[in-house]
Amino acid sequence: MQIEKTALSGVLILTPARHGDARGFFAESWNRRRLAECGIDLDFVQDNHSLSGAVNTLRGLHFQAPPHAQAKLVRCGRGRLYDVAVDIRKGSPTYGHWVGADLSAANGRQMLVPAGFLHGFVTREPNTEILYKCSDYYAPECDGAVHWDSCGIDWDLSAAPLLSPKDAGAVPLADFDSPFVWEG
Ligand SMILES: Cc1cn([C@H]2C[C@H](O)[C@@H](COP(=O)(O)OP(=O)(O)O[C@H]3O[C@@H](C)C(=O)[C@@H](O)[C@H]3O)O2)c(=O)[nH]c1=O
Repeated sequence: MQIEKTALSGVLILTPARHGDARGFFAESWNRRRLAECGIDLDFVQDNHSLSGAVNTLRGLHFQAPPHAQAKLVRCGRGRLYDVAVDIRKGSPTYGHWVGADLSAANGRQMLVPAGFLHGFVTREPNTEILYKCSDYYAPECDGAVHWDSCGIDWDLSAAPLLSPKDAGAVPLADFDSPFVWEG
């Protein structure tokens, strides 16, 4: 397991070891004990899986507010996507800053998005599937979104993105009152 820090404290890129042989490969995509040994001890309770048919499908930027805030461990099961996290902890020295990573079925990379961050992604290939573990259950009353194009993210789109109506009408970051506070 390779663990890389990013420019945002707490946002990590994880690359599980792959054991290749004549059949293909084997990888432990999540091992709680191994991550805990590296200081990442999250109590994941829900696994999510979505398929996006078209290139430039953009989902985000999403969060769940406390008391149902979610950390997410994100990977790509098919195709390729660009995954993004944005710090929305009020008072954080990196409030509003973002990081992105290319995740693909081929590279096996994962992004750990802590609670207190927006999460979103755009697909780079047709029929891309994303898989992610969440540290709290879906709570629609705590579900929120910030407009994808209000955080200065370089999405590197090749055409206008395909969005849900909810995401198309999301509040811009400048008008957003975050429910998260930086705890130092
Ligand atoms: C997120 C979620 C949605 N749903 C339902 C609600 C709705 O009918 C349908 C589609 O929901 P959405 O449009 O919110 O799906 P989507 O836009 O894919 O939302 C996801 O986007 C990425 C970026 C995230 O980080 C996730 O946490 C989640 O917010 O699925 C669940 O049943 N459970 C869940 O955990």
